[in-house]
This record gives sequence, C-alpha cells and structure tokens, in this order.
Amino acid sequence: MPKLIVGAAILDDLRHPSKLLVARRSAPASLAGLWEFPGGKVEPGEKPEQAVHRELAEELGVRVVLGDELAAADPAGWPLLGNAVMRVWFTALQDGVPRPLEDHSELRWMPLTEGVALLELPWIPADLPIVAELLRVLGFESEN
Ligand SMILES: Nc1nc2c([nH]c(=O)n2[C@H]2C[C@H](O)[C@@H](COP(=O)(O)OP(=O)(O)OP(=O)(O)O)O2)c(=O)[nH]1
Repeated sequence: MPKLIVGAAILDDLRHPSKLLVARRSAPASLAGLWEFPGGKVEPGEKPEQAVHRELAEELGVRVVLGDELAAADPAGWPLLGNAVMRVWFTALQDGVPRPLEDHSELRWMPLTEGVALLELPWIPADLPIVAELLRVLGFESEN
C-alpha cells in the first residue's frame, strides 16, 4: 500500500474562489524552497479528512471547512515521488490567520486568474498536474 498524504487547496471562498494559499517548504533540505499544498501524512487510525484538519492546525494554526475533493484519475490519490499518493481537498478558512508555524518558510495567496504565474512557482514537481487540474476544475485558464 502506498503511503497516504493529504493536501489542502485553501481557497479564499469555496463558492467563488479567486485566490489559493500556497506554502513554501523549509524542510527537508531536498524539498526546501519548493511550493506545495499544506498537509502531510495520514496517521494510523486517522481518516484522511481528519488529517487535513490536524495538519492545518499544526502547520498554519487555522481551522477550516472542507469542500469537495480534487479528484485524481486514480481514486487512491495523486501519485507522488516514492511509494506515496496524495488526496487533496478544497478548503476555506473558518478560524485563524494562517501563519507558517511548522515546515514552511512562507505562505502566499496567489490569484487564480494568474494561472501561469501560479504554475511557474517552483512547485514540488509531482504537484504540477494537481495545480493544473485545480485551475481547470475551478474554470480558470492556465494557457499552458
Ligand atoms: N504536504 C505536502 N506534501 C507533499 C506535497 N507534494 C509532495 O510530493 N509531498 C510529499 C513531500 C513529503 O515527502 C510527503 C509529505 O510529508 P510531510 O513531511 O509533509 O508530512 P508530515 O507533515 O506528516 O511530516 P512529519 O510528521 O514526517 O514531519 O509528501 C504537497 O503538495 N504537500
């Protein structure tokens, strides 16, 4: 079984999104400086949705509401490097102001109308198809 990771696509508004909150990793060295969806590993006995809430509380100090899952071609999730897959949920902030408390050096709200700029950030490479699909399902053109 691949290792299950969860990621949060944090939007300014679930129904009428205009911005996505992205996070720059500070560790480990191999990933430092790359952008990602906040999140992390699902712990034993934990539901993936619970893991999203836990990770966002730990990493950003926020509470969120979950929207739809950003479905991958494989229901197990989006393939990552190594034997891992990631399931991604749209979320919106419910409580708190996101701060890079753990694992991140920077957080940035990116306008969804600027799809090219979003895709041009130095993402963890496995995340690029996820970002492209996110733009597509939300109805934003990336022109790529
Ligand atoms: N959080 C996150 N991890 C990603 C993304 N894309 C991607 O390839 N990964 C990889 C990087 C890591 O190898 C793994 C997630 O591990 P992590 O280090 O964030 O998990 P964690 O917070 O539970 O970490 P820890 O308990 O081991 O410190 O998935 C992404 O967009 N978000």
